[in-house]
Amino acid sequence: MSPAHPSPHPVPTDADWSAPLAPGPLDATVVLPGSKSLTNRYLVLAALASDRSRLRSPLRSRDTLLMAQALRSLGVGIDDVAPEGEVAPGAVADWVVTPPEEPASLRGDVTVDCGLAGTVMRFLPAVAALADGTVRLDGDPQARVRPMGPVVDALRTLGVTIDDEDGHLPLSVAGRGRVRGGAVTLDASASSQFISALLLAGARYDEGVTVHHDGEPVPSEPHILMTVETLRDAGAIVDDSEPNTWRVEPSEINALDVSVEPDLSNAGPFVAAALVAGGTVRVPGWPQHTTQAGDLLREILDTMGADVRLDRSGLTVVGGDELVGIDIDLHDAAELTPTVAALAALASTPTWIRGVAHIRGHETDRLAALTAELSGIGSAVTETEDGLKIAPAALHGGRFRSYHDHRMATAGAILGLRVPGVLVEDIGTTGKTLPDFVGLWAGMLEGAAPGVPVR
Ligand SMILES: O=C(O)C1=C[C@@H](OP(=O)(O)O)[C@@H](O)[C@H](O)C1
Ligand SMILES: C=C(OP(=O)(O)O)C(=O)O
Repeated sequence: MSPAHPSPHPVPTDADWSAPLAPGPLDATVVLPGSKSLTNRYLVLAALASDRSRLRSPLRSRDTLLMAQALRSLGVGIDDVAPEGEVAPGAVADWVVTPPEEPASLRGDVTVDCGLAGTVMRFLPAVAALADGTVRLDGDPQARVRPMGPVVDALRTLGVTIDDEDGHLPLSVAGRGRVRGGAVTLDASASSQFISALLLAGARYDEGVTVHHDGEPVPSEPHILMTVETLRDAGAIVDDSEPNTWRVEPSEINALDVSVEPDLSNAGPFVAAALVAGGTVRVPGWPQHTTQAGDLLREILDTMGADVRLDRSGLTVVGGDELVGIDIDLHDAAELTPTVAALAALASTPTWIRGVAHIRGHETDRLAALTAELSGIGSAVTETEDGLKIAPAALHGGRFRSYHDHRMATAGAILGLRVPGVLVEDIGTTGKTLPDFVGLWAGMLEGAAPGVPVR
């Protein structure tokens, strides 16, 4: 899809969602579903574990349902079970995950749909290599351009036979029931998920795995730490003491009994809304300690003018008198870029987002998409080699295209809180990681104080 903006005066279509203006300062408590990144790691580890696992409050969204479906087709049992004890508001059924008797008995001769999920397309080939037979992977048209080459080549070095299309989906993994494993060097500067994939499955490889990164700095490092911590929680022995090198010893993976934290990156648009509309947004269950990259939002919102408080009840964000710009390297938390860019377009001082060149390989080329859509509604945005510069400007309504990217769609929702006439194309794309975004957004606005002007 070309990022050039077609018209500043769009005719609404059925596919457009008229982003609601904030009726006044907010007073909302938003219960967010579980983390995509944690849910998909737990699913993979549970599938490779030596016994039955229980995932409490898992995320059920397109990305995690695709992961569950892929694992089911490999012969893993994943069943809904009612949560135990007192049921909290917004609670979902637990997932009980029953692995095959031996990982070597993961079924082959199946086809897996990765959708547009980076976690599925990168993590699954490393798991599929343990299956008994061929596993074919494909996904949405946009998935076919997301980088895969380094993880595919690394798996080959570790003894796996893969037939691929020039480093992209679709590909076929010739599972042989076991993988030799060993040491591999790869360039993971396009995605931390290449490393996470090898580590998550590596404990089940005969020699374990030693992964060495050689190249520009690895992005989204907290996600690698998340991988390491979830592996250690499952009893794996992981050495990450040397920079750019990770070693997972061959071992069994213990069954899990885990509660999935709320998705902090998905909390982004909601807590950002407090800065845009004023008032208060609370997110219960925000963890005190976490490996989620979205935790950086606390610092970002504080710098941009909010009052941010974390205590045992969760996170409380109160909009300040002014929304100001930020100069920030988002290399470690690149998935926050669309949310920060939307806030920046509404800020009274300039913003510079740096260090996120690799998000051109996310769901869409996010730097091009944000530049096109923000400038289409009047923002003074400049695309740089590795980020965006956004200066204050008067914004106007218009169609905000989402490019099948959930975070583009939610960026449009943030802008629409203050800019009349923002039409977000394909709001349903938010279902990639967040079921019922529209309902949650409307619920957040219900508590707003009508008649009090939004700055
Ligand atoms: O491992 C994960 O769960 C993720 C890693 C990151 O990917 P990149 O390293 O490609 O940015 C992040 O942006 C993505 O949303 C989720
Ligand atoms: C980059 C993202 O997703 P994926 O897991 O598909 O890479 C994201 O959610 O912002």
